[in-house]
Amino acid sequence: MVLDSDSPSDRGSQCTDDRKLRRIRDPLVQAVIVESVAKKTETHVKEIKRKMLSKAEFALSAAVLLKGHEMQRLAQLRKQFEIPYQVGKEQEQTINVVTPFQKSLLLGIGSGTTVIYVVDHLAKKVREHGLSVKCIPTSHQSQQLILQHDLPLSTLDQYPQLDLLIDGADECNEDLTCIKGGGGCLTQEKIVAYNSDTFVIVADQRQRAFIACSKQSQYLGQQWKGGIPIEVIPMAHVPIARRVEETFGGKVELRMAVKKMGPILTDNGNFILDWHFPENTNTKKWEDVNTFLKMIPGVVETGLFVGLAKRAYFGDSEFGEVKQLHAKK
Ligand SMILES: O=C[C@H](O)[C@H](O)[C@H](O)COP(=O)(O)O
Repeated sequence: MVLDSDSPSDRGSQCTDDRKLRRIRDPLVQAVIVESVAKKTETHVKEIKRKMLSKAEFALSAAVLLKGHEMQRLAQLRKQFEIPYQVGKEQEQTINVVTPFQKSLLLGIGSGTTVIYVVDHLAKKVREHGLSVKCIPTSHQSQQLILQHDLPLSTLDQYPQLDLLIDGADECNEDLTCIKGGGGCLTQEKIVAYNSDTFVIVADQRQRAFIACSKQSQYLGQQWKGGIPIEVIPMAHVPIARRVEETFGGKVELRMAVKKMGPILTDNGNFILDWHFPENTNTKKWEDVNTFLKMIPGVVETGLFVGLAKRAYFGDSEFGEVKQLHAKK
């Protein structure tokens, strides 16, 4: 089932964005997006189910003799965790009934783990329906994805204005202001977002153990604890970190590599600072904060995406639904 937020302000913004959003409404493109989110959600559900079942099985089999009611409980648990999985499957079948997309599409391909599902579904649709696309990557990762799926790779040099960018996000509030760059890709992502008629976010609902941890938040920092990534020229990282802490407070950390000594390097050979902003940062003023950060010499780009996304799709593993939100003006 696809839920569509329908508040009056949503309907208003939908009208003003009507022209730009015409392409995204195309059922085939929409199906690619929704299927991708559903698929990732389904993968999460499977993983949770596996963890929960193995916990339950371990706990129950630890008893020397399994009593009848324990066996029953195990059977119940199995059934319970099968349900969201099946709902996800049905939903996928429903949205598979789509009409072919005839026109060509200039498509930005975002980065991250959710986008892997998008490219996978897109490649299938391109083959099934002969969809004509040109794909512009936002990172080394997405370029590899495009090549692996044999999709036509292009550049902003050839197509400086795109129809659509589909990309993930680390967190997204109700205005569709989001934090990106958790995976180290943000500069190319923002360039492509800025030069796309429509930017659509695809996000799953993250789960940590038994606690739901959604990427859809009321305010930034509510769910995502990784801070705001800032890509910087290496020689400037210390003064930039000091300036940010002095101005806004919080803590700035140089992001360190995992399988390399020292800091990580972005696709552009720069460092990343993660700014753990204070909880009282004025959440109404993210645009001003972004502008301030961008004016510090040495800052290449920030992971704050304000006023860029038009729509977001969130997979909800609990109910096996994909929820759709429109940007509010
Ligand atoms: O640096 C990475 C990008 O901004 C990703 O789009 C973002 O981190 C979300 O990634 P994922 O879909 O893996 O949660």
